[in-house]
Amino acid sequence: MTGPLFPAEPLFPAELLTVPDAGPRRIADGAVHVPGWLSPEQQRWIAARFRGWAAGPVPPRAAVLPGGHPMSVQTVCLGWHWQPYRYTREAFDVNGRRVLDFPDWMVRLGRKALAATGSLPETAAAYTPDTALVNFYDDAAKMGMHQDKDERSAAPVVSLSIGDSCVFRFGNTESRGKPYTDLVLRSGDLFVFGGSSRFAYHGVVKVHPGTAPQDCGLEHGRINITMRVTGLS
Ligand SMILES: O=C(O)CCC(=O)C(=O)O
Ligand SMILES: [Fe+2]
Repeated sequence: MTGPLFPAEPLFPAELLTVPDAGPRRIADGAVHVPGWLSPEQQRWIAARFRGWAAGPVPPRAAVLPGGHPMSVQTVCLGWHWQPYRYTREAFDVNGRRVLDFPDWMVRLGRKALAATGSLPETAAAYTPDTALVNFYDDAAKMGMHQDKDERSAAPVVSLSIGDSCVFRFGNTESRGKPYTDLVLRSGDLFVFGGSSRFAYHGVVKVHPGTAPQDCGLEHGRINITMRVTGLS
């Protein structure tokens, strides 16, 4: 016999749980991952804002794709309401009400995010996102490979994650297929894609239930915020 019969195995592999004290990681040209960018306090604060957004005027809903299938994530929007595949001020596919204004603090956070991924200071300072799609993933939710292309602007997309870890797939601009990179997005992580990666296909392959850190403000599930510039007026 080698070793104990019932070794005390950790419930989850460490890579899903630990926030590596790493700086920005380049994933592709224009695509940068910054693990653990938001502090636990910032994560809790944003998770509390999420509960406020979910209270309305437009509640989170599973958007219905043109084929008739609802998405598995629940989405609430800020600034502009997104439905497949356009932006409007009012949520015609939910309750017809106007979505909440895009918060000033999120513009400031978006600028800090660009600065953290190595944008030129003047580029970061000029970044003015005007919409955010805030997705809630339950244990089974995922998101197929897609491009974020309903915006009339090539400004970068800033993505923030809170709660459970997920496998995020970041691909290429040509097709949903290879080449792509699979990476773990954990609570507090920042991911920015702009430049020649702005219209790259990407998706969420799976969520790892139960991996949310205790101090992130979300007991279960995953929140992802993507800030964008619509280019609409
Ligand atoms: O949840 C994520 O990390 C990505 C979300 C996304 O791609 C989107 O909302 O368009
Ligand atoms: Fe996307």
